[in-house]
Amino acid sequence: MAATLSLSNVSRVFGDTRAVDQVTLDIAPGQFVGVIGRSGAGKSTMLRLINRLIDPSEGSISFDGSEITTLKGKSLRAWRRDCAMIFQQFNLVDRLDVLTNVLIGRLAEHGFLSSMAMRFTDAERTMALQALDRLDLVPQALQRAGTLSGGQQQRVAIAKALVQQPKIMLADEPIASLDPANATLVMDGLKQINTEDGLTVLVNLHTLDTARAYCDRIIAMRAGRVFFDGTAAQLTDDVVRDIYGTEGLRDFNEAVTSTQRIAVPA
Ligand SMILES: Nc1ncnc2c1ncn2[C@@H]1O[C@H](COP(=O)(O)OP(=O)(O)OP(=O)(O)O)[C@@H](O)[C@H]1O
Repeated sequence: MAATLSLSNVSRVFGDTRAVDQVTLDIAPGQFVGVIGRSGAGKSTMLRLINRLIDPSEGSISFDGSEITTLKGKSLRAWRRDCAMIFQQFNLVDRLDVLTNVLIGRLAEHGFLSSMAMRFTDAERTMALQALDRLDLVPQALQRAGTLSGGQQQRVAIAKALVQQPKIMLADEPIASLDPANATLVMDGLKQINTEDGLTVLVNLHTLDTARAYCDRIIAMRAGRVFFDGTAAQLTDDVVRDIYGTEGLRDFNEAVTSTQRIAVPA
């Protein structure tokens, strides 16, 4: 199917650890997919394999029918542009203003010299302002990124990812360092882009309530494997107990408590 992301028997081994173990998945265009699981379950490794920050030990990853795992040079750079990644720690340049940070998302389109000079066209500036507008950040456009709140910085990171004009958006624990109110704004931003642009979103989450509230599909990983793959309604308490284990359930309950506050109006 067009623009489907497919993983087939993908594994990644680090020493004795099978961080991702024989994962097979098809992600249809436009899905909003949450990946949950205990710490160390393999969630980050799976996202990093998809955008080729790391290479698989075995298996195949394809997008729109093209193999991703063998891409090199220019075609690998093109894939990284098509497959934007949001990180927990925002990855912005604190001393640069918000607009410039967003424009950095365009650099993959530039040659070496224009990248070094950070020269951008008027059309790119307009595109960056439109992306900031979608995330309600135009008033902050000329402010230094380092002076913004964590939630605002993460929304700048989403705007920066948007100007890459990606085909798929990966987010690795994008709300893990945010308070509940900011976490809601960031998740709302991702959901809006998913709904309006039909962009596929794959997001690692620590908090089950967030996954239930936002995701069409929830994938739970355990010890590198896909342990559950279904809708929020199919994710019963028994499955949750199996995903997190008795010990993990304690951390998980704390996470639920903190996200429950998201739903409470201020
Ligand atoms: N670069 C690496 N070198 C060695 N081991 C690694 C490396 N990256 C991940 N691992 C191991 O692989 C396993 C899966 O890690 P991963 O970070 O993918 O889990 P996770 O589910 O994202 O956890 P968390 O929620 O804590 O981020 C862990 O046992 C981890 O220690």
